[in-house]
Parts: sequence; C-alpha cells; structure tokens
Amino acid sequence: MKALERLHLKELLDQLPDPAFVMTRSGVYAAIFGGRDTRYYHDGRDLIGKRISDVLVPAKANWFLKEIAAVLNRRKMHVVEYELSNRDIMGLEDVDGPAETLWFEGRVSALSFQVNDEDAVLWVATNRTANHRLQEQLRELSMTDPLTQLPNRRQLNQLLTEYLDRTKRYGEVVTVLMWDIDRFKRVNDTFGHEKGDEVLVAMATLCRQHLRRTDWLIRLGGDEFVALMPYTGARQATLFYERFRTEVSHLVGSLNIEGLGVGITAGISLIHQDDETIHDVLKRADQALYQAKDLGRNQLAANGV
Ligand SMILES: Nc1nc2c(ncn2[C@@H]2O[C@H](COP(=O)(O)OP(=O)(O)OP(=O)(O)O)[C@@H](O)[C@H]2O)c(=O)[nH]1
Repeated sequence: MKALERLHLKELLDQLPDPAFVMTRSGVYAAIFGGRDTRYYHDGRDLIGKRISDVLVPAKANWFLKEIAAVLNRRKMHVVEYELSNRDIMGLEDVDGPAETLWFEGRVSALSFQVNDEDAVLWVATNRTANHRLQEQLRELSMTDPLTQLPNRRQLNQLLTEYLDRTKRYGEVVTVLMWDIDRFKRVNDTFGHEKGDEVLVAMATLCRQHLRRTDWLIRLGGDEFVALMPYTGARQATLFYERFRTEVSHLVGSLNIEGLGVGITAGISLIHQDDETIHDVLKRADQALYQAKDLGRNQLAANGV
C-alpha cells in the first residue's frame, strides 16, 4: 500500500476532479493539483509562483486574501461561495477554459506546515455554476405569477420590506395602490375561464404599460393586483388611477366583454414611517379598496394618505 501511494500520489492528486490550490498567506499560488477538465476549469498550472494580486482584480484579490487570513487565524475549514468572470481575471485570453461567469464553492483549510516560509492553505474550488443557475431559476419561478409573468405576493412582501425600511430611514414617499377587477366572476361565468385569463393578462399588461419603469406591478392572486409606486404621493397615484380606469373602459370594448359591469376599483395608502410591519400598509390599502367597492365600484378610495 505504501509503495502504491508513493508511486501514484502525484497521479492521484492530478486526477482530482476539482482543482486544489496551495496558497500562502501573502497570496502566492504555491501549487495546484487536479481540475484538468477545461469544460469546468481554466488550466491553472501557469499560476504557480504568481501572486493572487497579479491574477485577479484588486477587489477580488483582497477578498481571497481576507479569506485565507481568516482560515489561518481560526484554523477551521471555511466553505465560501464566489463568482469569477473574465472581468475579474487578468490575462486569461490565451488560457483554455469556460468563457462564461463561473460560480464556485471553495473549501479552504489551513495546512499544518509552512510553504516558502509562510503559512498556507489548501483551497479546493468546485464549479457550482450549473447548480447556481438552477437555484436562480427556481428563485425566479417562486417569485413570478405564471399567468401574467408579474411578480407575485412573495416578491411583494420582499419589496415592501425594503421600501418600508427606506421610508423609515429616509422618509421616502411610497404609494401602495391595490386594485381589483369589478365583476370579474361574470366574465368567467359568461365567456369561460380562458377568456377570464385573457382579460387578466390584458388588464395587467395595460396597467404595466401606464406605470413608470421604477414602479412595480404585482399580482396578489385572483383578480387582485398591487401597484407599488416609489417617489409617488397620493395625488399622482390618483391621476394614474384615473388614466388607467379610462384605458380599461376602452379595453372592455376591444375585449368584447361590455355589459357585465367590468371596471377597476382601487384603494390607496402610503407607507408610514411608524408602520411596524408591511401588513399595516397592506391592510390600509385593502380597507380602502373595500370601501370603494361598497361605494359602488369603478372608483378609488384612500386610507391613511
Ligand atoms: N380566469 C381566471 N379566473 C380566476 C383566476 N383566479 C381567480 N379567478 C376567479 O376570479 C373570480 C373573482 O371573483 P370575485 O372575488 O367574486 O370578484 P368579482 O366577481 O370581480 O366581484 P367584485 O370584485 O366584488 O366586483 C372568481 O370567480 C375566481 O374563480 C384566474 O387565474 N383565472
């Protein structure tokens, strides 16, 4: 066994599927083993003897140096995730390897011996790009309404949390305009569910077209939507609603769904600096919406503006 290990140790190390770098505290690539498959990794043999700051842009190089120092100080393995693109790496033009941005998981542990009179770590880099992309896609899917392709309630919660924070900190004015299609059930009942879907998509598209690029339109569920309007007060939001309502009356004609009472009812509120949670503002907008429904639909009511 010993003889086998001695004879084949180098070959075994070179055959490691993921590259393993020996890196010193000052950032010198002292050795590299494995990671020879250029579909996944750039050939790193040219790195030996070079400094990380000669290879990576300063921000990335500093991040690596900090990680190395942290591992050497704590003497505990670190697992880190990082991204490397061609923008980060200098002089990569002539090296074989993937062209796109790569995501890595690094497993970094301290070595018990010195290399070139310096403390050193072993840094194993695993290409996790495919996995990372899949995760991004799943995240995107979990945040998107499949019918309208708009952000869904989950994303609204995230956005509102961010905007509540900004209102509390900087006093930013943000309007929440909740709207709902009047008599939508009659569309389904009269023309079928497919027509209902078409109406939902058309209304959502129309609303999106009339909002600003910095506004958000979210499908809450069913025929309920929220327009989240940063830098917008109640007066501007009301003007937006009036325009949207007029456009909807034309759309009802072009969709051939006249005579059912289809329109748009809305409730608006502002995010308040003393709101404790996002549910406070959602509740106010919801109450305004129901007040407007009670008043006879196809109109807007405000609450806490
Ligand atoms: N086609 C279609 N219908 C949906 C979808 N989601 C919810 N609905 C239907 O939307 C209808 C909403 O009905 P209600 O909440 O009573 O609303 P409404 O008829 O607009 O009544 P008011 O708002 O009070 O005027 C229900 O019949 C749901 O089944 C969807 O994705 N597609």
